[in-house]
Amino acid sequence: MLSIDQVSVSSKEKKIVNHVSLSIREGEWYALVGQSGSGKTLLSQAIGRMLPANLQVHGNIRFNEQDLMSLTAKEMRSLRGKKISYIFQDYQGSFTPFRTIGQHFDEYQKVHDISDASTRLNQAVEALHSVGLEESLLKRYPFQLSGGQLQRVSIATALLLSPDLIIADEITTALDSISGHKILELLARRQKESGFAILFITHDWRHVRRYANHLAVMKEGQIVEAGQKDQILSNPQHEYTKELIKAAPTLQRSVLNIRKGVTI
Ligand SMILES: Nc1ncnc2c1ncn2[C@@H]1O[C@H](COP(=O)(O)OP(=O)(O)OP(=O)(O)O)[C@@H](O)[C@H]1O
Repeated sequence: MLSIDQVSVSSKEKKIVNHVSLSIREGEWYALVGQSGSGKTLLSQAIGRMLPANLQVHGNIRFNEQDLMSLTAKEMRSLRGKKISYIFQDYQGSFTPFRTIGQHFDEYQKVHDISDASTRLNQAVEALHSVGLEESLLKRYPFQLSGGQLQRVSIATALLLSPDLIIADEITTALDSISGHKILELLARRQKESGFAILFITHDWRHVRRYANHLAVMKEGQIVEAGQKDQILSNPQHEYTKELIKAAPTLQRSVLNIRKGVTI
C-alpha cells in the first residue's frame, strides 16, 4: 500500500535522509527504529508532505497506486486524515488550549467536508467510545484531561475517517509507562478491528518485540537493515542492529527465547 523508493530529504547544507526505500503492506505494523537524529521523523513527514519548508524531498512515494509527489497541496490535505493520519509524541501541541475537545473534533470534521452537525456529533461520540472515553469529555478543555486521555483523543481523531495508514511517531514517550502501555494496547486493538497499517517510530525495543511484524533500522539517514521482525531479532546482520539489540537488556532474553522457539 505504501512504497517509498529512493527517497532523500535534504537541507541546503546536507542530505539528511539518504536514498531510503521501504514498503508497507496492508494491515502491517511496521516499526522504524534507530538512533536519535537518524532521520526517522523527517522520513515520516515526507510521506504526508509535512516537511519543514527549508527541506526538499526527492524520490518516489506511492500510496495505494497514487503518486504522492505529484498531488496538489489541496489533494494532499484531503488525503491526510482520510487515508493517512498522524499521531505525534507531542500530543499537547496538537490541541488548542482554549477550544474544547468537541470543538477540536468539529473543526477536524469540517475541514474534511462533513457538513451535517448531527453526523459530526454522532461520529465524535462514537470515536470517543472506541478509545474508551466518555461523551462528557467533549465539553472539556485539553488541560482538564490527563496525558493518557489526550493521547486517546489524538488516536480517536486520527482514526475518525478510517485511514489506511497511521503514522505514529514515538507516541508513548511523553507518557508514564502504564499509560503508554494502555495506549499501545488500544492502538493494537483498533488495528485488529479496522485493519489499518501502522508506521511506528520508536526507541523502545519492548514495543517492537510486542507489536511489530516488520522492522527497519535506520542509521545516519539510511536504512541499514529491514525485514521480518522475528528474523532480525533472532539473526541481525548489521553491526549497528546487533549493537542496538545488545543495548536493550530486556530484549536479550526475548532473542534467546526466539532462538529456543518461544514466541515473543
Ligand atoms: N528543518 C530542518 N532543517 C535542517 N535540519 C533538520 C530540520 N529538521 C530536522 N533536522 C535534522 O535532521 C536530522 C534528522 O532529524 P529527525 O527528527 O528526522 O531524526 P529522528 O531520527 O526522528 O530523531 P529522534 O529519534 O531524536 O526523534 C537531525 O539531525 C535534525 O537535527
